[in-house]
Amino acid sequence: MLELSKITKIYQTQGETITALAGVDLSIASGEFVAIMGRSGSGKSTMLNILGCMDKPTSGTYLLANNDVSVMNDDALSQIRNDHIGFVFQGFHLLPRLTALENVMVPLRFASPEKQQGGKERAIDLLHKVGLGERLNHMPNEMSGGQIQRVAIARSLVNQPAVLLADEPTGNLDSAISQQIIDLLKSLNEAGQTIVMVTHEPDIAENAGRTIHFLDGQIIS
Ligand SMILES: Nc1ncnc2c1ncn2[C@@H]1O[C@H](COP(=O)(O)OP(=O)(O)OP(=O)(O)O)[C@@H](O)[C@H]1O
Repeated sequence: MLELSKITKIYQTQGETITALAGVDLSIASGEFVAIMGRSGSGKSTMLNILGCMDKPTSGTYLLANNDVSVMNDDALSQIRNDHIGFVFQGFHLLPRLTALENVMVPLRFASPEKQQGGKERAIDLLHKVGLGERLNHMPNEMSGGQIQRVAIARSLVNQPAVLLADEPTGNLDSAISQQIIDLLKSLNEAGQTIVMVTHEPDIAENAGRTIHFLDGQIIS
């Protein structure tokens, strides 16, 4: 599903050269649940940004569902991002004036026509899957933090992404709600969803099928 080969990312800032990723090889198969760990500055966010087609590597190749992303221009990249990538970020906010259902449907506006078809039905189905079937018309200020996070997860999946990328998805949540979110990610994965999650917490990473450790821009285990 994801095939990265010799990926480097070099930043030039204020006369300084920073190697954020130093020749990373990584393959992630369809249906895997992978955790990425590593101390601050080790390259995890840079990796996630490249996986999510939000940033391009300085060199190396990246195949996403057989598309060579490393050679795409910005328009092609944003289309592939909208169609193939789902994002969940820590503290990822909902639009406050839209209902849960309307929030989940927002990414459909930017999707290709094929993905737009049946979008509303998928959004309703996803809200049921995340346990919010009774709250389709609730506003964000009528929901708890855990419920908002679950709406954000439903929203990330409405375009049926090849991969769900989660950056510290349990970061701001108390432990009971963290467990609910991780249980939800596990059940989505059991239903076939490919997931890559960055986390600082070993207990959370344990839920993934495989954990990759970064150090100084390289995978060390
Ligand atoms: N836009 C940028 N310009 C310059 N340097 C950057 C930029 N983004 C990241 N870096 C540098 O690249 C390296 C890797 O950063 P990255 O954000 O990927 O680490 P991280 O593992 O996600 O850290 P954290 O856990 O603190 O979020 C760091 O040395 C960082 O300072």
